[in-house]
This record gives sequence, structure tokens and C-alpha cells, in this order.
Amino acid sequence: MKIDLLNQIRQTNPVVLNISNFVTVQDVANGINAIGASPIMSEEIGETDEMVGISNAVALNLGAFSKPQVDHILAMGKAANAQHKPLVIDPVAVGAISYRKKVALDLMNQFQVDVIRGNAGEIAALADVAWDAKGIDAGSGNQDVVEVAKAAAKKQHCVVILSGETDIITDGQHVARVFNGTPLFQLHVGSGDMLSSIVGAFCAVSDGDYFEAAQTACLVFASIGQIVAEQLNEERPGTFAARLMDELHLASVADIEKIAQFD
Ligand SMILES: Nc1ncnc2c1ncn2[C@@H]1O[C@H](COP(=O)(O)OP(=O)(O)OP(=O)(O)O)[C@@H](O)[C@H]1O
Ligand SMILES: Cc1ncsc1CCO
Ligand SMILES: [Mg+2]
Repeated sequence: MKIDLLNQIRQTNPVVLNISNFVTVQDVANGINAIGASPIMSEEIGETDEMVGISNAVALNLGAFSKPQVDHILAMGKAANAQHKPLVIDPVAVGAISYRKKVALDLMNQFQVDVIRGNAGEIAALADVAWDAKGIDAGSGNQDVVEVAKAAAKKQHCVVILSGETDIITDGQHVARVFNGTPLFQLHVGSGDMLSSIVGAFCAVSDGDYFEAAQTACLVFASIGQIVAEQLNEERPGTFAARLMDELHLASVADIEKIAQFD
């Protein structure tokens, strides 16, 4: 685990280009900004090549797309591949809505993603494993989540992050787990979206090792949430969200190293 990638983000301020969803766009932009990268959002297909050109990573969020946006997402994914920019996708609710799963798989057949970040319900759907997903949430299932993540990674030939109480990161062969975090993340809609785009920031400074970038992003994000939770003596979702932004900016590599739990 290369926690120092956090310092590289802060030193080099990489541009992370996002197609976001309208629900969480501001959280995602501020999360990227607070950790030390530079967010830019796009909603117009005509600017795609130029946008990708100025970016160091691309994050595609499938949270609330319409047909024209699917064309835009496709163009962005193809441009990221053509311009060799790291590409992350967040397949929101593909476990709950079959139409979303079809769109996500169609898209991923037409460009190659580097990292998929989803919860157990989403990753199980992409792996064609039975799971009871609930809307945007992970839902429940009794399959081994490590095997689920590995199956999805092998199918899509990329790194997969299956996030949750324990984050599982795999390239289909190797597996890393991050044990840090807090249930308070679940009380803030968009924690997952923020993580996916922050994975983009880590990929941007990773020299092409997206497995390591994905692990480190998960460790840093989950640990920062845990630091905030340990400072609150009650469940306060609003305070958590605000303090999460503060600590994304303030937390040092040493702060994270002190509490990091992974294998
Ligand atoms: N029960 C939990 N305990 C500790 N950390 C958690 C828990 N659930 C989620 N997390 C953390 O929350 C962050 C977001 O992951 P999550 O799996 O909740 O994404 P998501 O379901 O896509 O969220 P969203 O609804 O915001 O899109 C990750 O850093 C993950 O480690
Ligand atoms: C609530 C919600 N609905 C579509 S996207 C989204 C935000 C979490 O991704
Ligand atoms: Mg999500």
C-alpha cells in the first residue's frame, strides 16, 4: 500500500473529469477538491475530446443517466481509452434495475475501464451472481464477496472495488482488503460516488498501477471517514458530511498510517 500517493495528489493537483449524477455532483466535486485534486464536470458531448485532453483521469458515474447522456458517457469512455487516460466507472444500482445493468454492460463492451467501483449488489450483478440488491444500496446476499469481486474483475478485465464494511479490491488474481471505515458513510448519500471519483485521482498519480491506486484510495477514504466518526460522539449525518470534507483536506499520511488496517 502506497499511502504516499495522497501527497502526490496534493503536490500535483491532477484534473479529474467526471460525468456525475445530479444527486451528488457537488459532493463529488468538493470531495475531489478537498483531497487535493482538481474536479471538472461535463454535460456536453461536443467538448469530449478536449475535456479528456486536459484531464489526468476520467470518472463515469451511471447514477441518473438519460439516453443523450449514455451517448456522452460512451464518447467519454472511448476518448479516455484513445488518449490513454485512466478510466473509472461507478455502476450505480445495476443490481436493482436490469435496464441499468444492460446499459452498463453495453458501455463496457465498447470501451475498456481500468477500475469498477461499486457496492456488493452492483458488483454481484456485473459478475452474474445472485444477490438481493436494494436500490442504490448493497442489499443482502450470501455469496463470498471476495469471489464475487474476483469474478467481476475477470469478466471485465479490470480492477474491481467492492466497497462496504470491508472494501475488497482485486484484479481478478490478487486481493486486498481494507477494514477501516464507519457506518456513518451509509447515512450520507454519495459517499460511494465520492470514493469512485477519488479513485480516479489516485489512478492519475499511480504510474499505471491501478490495483495499487484503488487499494490506496479505499484505505485513505475509509480511514478519513473513520477519523471523523471517532471525533463525533453521536450519529450526526450532517456533521459527518461537513467534517468529511474538512478531513479530506486536513488528514496527513501519518494520521492515516496510525489507524490503517488492511491486508
Ligand atoms: N458498514 C460500513 N462500515 C464501514 N464503512 C462502510 C460501511 N459501509 C460503507 N462503508 C464505506 O463507505 C464508503 C462508500 O461505500 P459504499 O459501499 O457505501 O458505496 P455506495 O453503496 O455506492 O454508496 P452511495 O449510496 O453513496 O453511492 C466506502 O469507503 C466504504 O468503505
Ligand atoms: C439517490 C440516487 N439516485 C440515483 S443516483 C443517486 C445518488 C447515489 O449514487
Ligand atoms: Mg453508489
